[in-house]
Amino acid sequence: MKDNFSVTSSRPAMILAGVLMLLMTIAAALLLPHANQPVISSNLRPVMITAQALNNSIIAYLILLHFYVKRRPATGLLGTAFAFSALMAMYRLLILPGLLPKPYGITPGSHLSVWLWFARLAGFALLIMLAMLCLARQSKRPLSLHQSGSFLLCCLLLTITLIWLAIQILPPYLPDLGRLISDQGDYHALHSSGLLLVLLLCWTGALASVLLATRLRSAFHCWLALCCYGYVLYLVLIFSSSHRLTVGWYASRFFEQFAATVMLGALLFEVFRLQKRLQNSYSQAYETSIRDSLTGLFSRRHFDNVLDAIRHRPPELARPFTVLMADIDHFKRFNDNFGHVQGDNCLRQVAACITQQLRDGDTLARYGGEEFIAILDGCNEPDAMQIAERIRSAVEQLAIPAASDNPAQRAVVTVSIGLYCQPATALPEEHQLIEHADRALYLAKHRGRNQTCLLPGCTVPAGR
Ligand SMILES: Nc1nc2c(ncn2[C@@H]2O[C@H](COP(=O)(O)OP(=O)(O)OP(=O)(O)O)[C@@H](O)[C@H]2O)c(=O)[nH]1
Repeated sequence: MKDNFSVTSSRPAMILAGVLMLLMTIAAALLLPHANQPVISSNLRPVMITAQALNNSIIAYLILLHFYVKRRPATGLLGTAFAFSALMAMYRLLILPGLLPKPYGITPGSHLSVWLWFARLAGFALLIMLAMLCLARQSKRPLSLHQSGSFLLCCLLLTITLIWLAIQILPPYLPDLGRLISDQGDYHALHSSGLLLVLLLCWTGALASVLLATRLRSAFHCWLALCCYGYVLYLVLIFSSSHRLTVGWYASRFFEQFAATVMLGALLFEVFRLQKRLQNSYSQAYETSIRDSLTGLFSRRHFDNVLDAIRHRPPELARPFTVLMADIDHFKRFNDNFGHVQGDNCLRQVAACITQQLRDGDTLARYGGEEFIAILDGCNEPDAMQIAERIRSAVEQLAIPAASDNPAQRAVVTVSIGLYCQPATALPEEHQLIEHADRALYLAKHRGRNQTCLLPGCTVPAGR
């Protein structure tokens, strides 16, 4: 019973929705005694229906976009419910008196006007119930791309059929509903007709279905339940107001708009959360792509990028830098004696040790195998020698036991280091920089290992 909104934690939303629900109930209870008091104001009906049409269209659009991404049938049906409500509201807007030339405009309280109002609300609630039924029964696997296209087409056909039935087919067969609201906007006959009760049952059913199917597991479901509750209050207030343009009548419209606004807010919040998750995933993927999985150091690709950036910085920012290459001595022997798992541990320890000896602005990467490379930016020859010696001696002091040719001698893991210091000017090609450092490393190995060598040939043997 998972749909695409379930990833959002529901707890804070549940608390906020609960508080809002309480406030809504208190507001409705405070309004009820004044529900029949007339309000002297112009008729805001066109504005309200416009807001209804726009709000519900945007909600339907956002939910259907969600369906397009996650392909969950319940989401598709929920989007259909809001699309149906929006389209019905748009139709009502079109046929408001005065907007289109007679005889198209329908007067408030006429047979068609009452019927369209009823059909929109009942159809909307029933479609939400259908969506919740689908949510309770849908499989964990999302629809395939092809299936989701067909499903969306079915939803579209369902919406068109319902609207066509409501607008064209059913009205002539229905008893005259125009008598339920008098020309003066008296609602007494409507109250006793049972229509309001049917709507109240539909929306209580919609609310119950949301609660049962979702158990308010996600924030979005909390807001959907609150939206249904807003419609229930809307109907309660209509029940309590005896005339159009009374406090109850206006308050009921407010609750209807509020319900839609809550949904809109919830969906926009979902978009924000998705964007945040996308950003986090991107950051994670980027971090993984530039890191070596064994040591956590930067990858060689990232090192190349940093070196490239240093080589191409503007002349006014140019300064000397050093390329440092460090290689664990006799690592093959270490692996052969202690095994690859111990070898990996050794690599991790040496990597961490070298990192500790470097400054924040330096870039250290695993160049491959048991070889490390670093750029010491702004570092001249004396500083580079000092840092390299610090690294060499720190690794030695880790005292990781190493295999030795002479069993009587206690050997520890050591590193050889090659340095190439580049002045701020006359930058060679990138591969040449690395080749120079590699040559220095080769010299360090050749001269007995566990030492630092700086091109063009200055060597600091171990212990100095
Ligand atoms: N455990 C482990 N071993 C690795 C890894 N990558 C490379 N190696 C091993 O590192 C060893 C490198 O050996 P060589 O290139 O011969 O160098 P060396 O034995 O260190 O000798 P010198 O560099 O000349 O001191 C090989 O045995 C590789 O299998 C790794 O990720 N984990």
